[in-house]
Amino acid sequence: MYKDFDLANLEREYSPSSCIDDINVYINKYISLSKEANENAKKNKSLKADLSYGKNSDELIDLYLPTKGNNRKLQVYIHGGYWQALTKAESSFAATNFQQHGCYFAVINYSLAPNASLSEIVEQNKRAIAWLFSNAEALGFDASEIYLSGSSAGGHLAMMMLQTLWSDYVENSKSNQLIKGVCAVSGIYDLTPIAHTYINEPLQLTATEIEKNSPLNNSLLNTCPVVFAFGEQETSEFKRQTSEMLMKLSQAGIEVSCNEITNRNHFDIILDLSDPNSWLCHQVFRQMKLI
Ligand SMILES: N[C@@H](CC(=O)c1ccccc1NC=O)C(=O)O
Repeated sequence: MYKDFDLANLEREYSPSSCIDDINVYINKYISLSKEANENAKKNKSLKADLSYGKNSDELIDLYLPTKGNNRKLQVYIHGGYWQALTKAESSFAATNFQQHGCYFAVINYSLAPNASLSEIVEQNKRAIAWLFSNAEALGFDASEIYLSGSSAGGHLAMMMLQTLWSDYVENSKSNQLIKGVCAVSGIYDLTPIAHTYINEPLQLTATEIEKNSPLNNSLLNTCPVVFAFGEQETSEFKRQTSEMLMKLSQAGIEVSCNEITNRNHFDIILDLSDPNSWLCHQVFRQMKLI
């Protein structure tokens, strides 16, 4: 087992739903807000849907185009769901906000466990970012203005992107600083504890996979500023995971900020990206030099 936890406690700590009444309330919000953003974008022709970044039919990106001005900057969102739930269809809730602030907004779709292993999922996301970088000019944004955000498992995947040697994925990367900023919300950065829990059933993580895919174990090759956040209403393990990653990056001299958001849980905290007045959105806009 892990540290002093018994199985029941460890599983509760790694079940974000243990801090709230009904997970469906929040999943339904993801669904309705994402549908609204998607339908609006279709109506005003500001959506390039289902852009394919690979051979697998899951390897798709929805790209939302700026609707008010155009600063040629791109925010990429990687959804959460323990690498086994959710898709791009529930993950475009913040698109309209970014579009209205002159930005491009991309939502990455990737395969889910058990259809794909965690290592394959990480590879897909790397190829998705590389595809966006390589096609920036044709798509309309600046290849040197790519930013990332992610929630939960998406926070983990965003951090994995900073441990990428981009020359393995793109032809013309002059430096490895392909991503210019990251917003990682309620992520898991050490996979060791979840390997003991029910979460690992579809994942079947091996020891090598845990080591390789735990951002806390490996050094960053893409050293951009990182904004961290977690909700007040989250378990102590989720809070500790972020604190440890924050410490590691700050010791490595990386520009970091972190906030525990009052009155937010694991699921509604990320909805703050759709609210231009929230702390989280302010941090991201500041990172993108919009404010
Ligand atoms: N068994 C997990 C479920 C979970 O984390 C989850 C389920 C559906 C969609 C997203 C999820 N998690 C993170 O975004 C829990 O108890 O919270």
